[in-house]
Amino acid sequence: MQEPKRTSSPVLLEVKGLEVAYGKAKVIHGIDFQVRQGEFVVLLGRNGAGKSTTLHALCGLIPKQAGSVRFKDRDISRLEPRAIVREGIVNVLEGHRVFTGLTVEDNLLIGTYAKKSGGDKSKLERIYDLFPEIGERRHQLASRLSGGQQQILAVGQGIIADPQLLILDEPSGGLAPIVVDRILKVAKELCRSGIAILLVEQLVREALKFADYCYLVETGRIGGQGTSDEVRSGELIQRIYLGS
Ligand SMILES: Nc1ncnc2c1ncn2[C@@H]1O[C@H](COP(=O)(O)OP(=O)(O)OP(=O)(O)O)[C@@H](O)[C@H]1O
Repeated sequence: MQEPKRTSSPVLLEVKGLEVAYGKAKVIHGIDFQVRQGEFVVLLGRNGAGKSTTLHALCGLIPKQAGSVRFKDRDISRLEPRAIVREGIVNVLEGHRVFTGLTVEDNLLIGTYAKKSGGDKSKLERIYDLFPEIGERRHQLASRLSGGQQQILAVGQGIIADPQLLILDEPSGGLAPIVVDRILKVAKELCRSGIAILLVEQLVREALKFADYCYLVETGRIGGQGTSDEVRSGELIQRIYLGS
């Protein structure tokens, strides 16, 4: 049987030679990776390896010391975070909080304001179809949702902003595995509809179950990469487990 290979879809996001420091402490030492159109990519690695820093830098939230970020063949390295969102990269970063004093529906509508179509209600039904558990509570305050449902709502806010690349930083964050499974399953569905996913996740087994391609981040460098099947059946999996 032939080994599964990485998709040959065109490259959507290309990060090259990324270097990031906090003050004098350099934590990212030249990271290169790609996400292709409609691909589900995961960055794995132990705590403190530099995964979140990489995401923050590519979203323009912290400065880069060196390196380039290209999206749809355009250099976006120097764009402001808001402009990066408008280009089509939407992030749901770790610790993202919904507005508990607003209803579920208003929280979702906030997600549309990043785009010219701000306040457009037509996209709500799609989110409610993807996540009926929040659709049923659309008129309730977000404070009445469980932690898992609030996280799902946060992901919904990302999806409703119409990304071409959706970045999810540890959507599992302390949640029950069933909620994580739910979020990653929806992420996989989004991929099938052409949206690319870039995920950071500590739950290795869950992440590899849904992702197409994996990069291992080790102390600010890419220590290995492969399709999820290659990773699962090769020596990289041991390094990932030993590291995490
Ligand atoms: N705001 C900050 N100021 C200084 N150092 C930081 C800051 N944020 C992260 N670091 C350091 O940068 C390194 C990379 O951290 P980062 O959060 O990117 O790792 P990670 O792989 O995402 O890990 P985790 O899963 O724990 O979030 C770590 O050594 C961390 O201590």
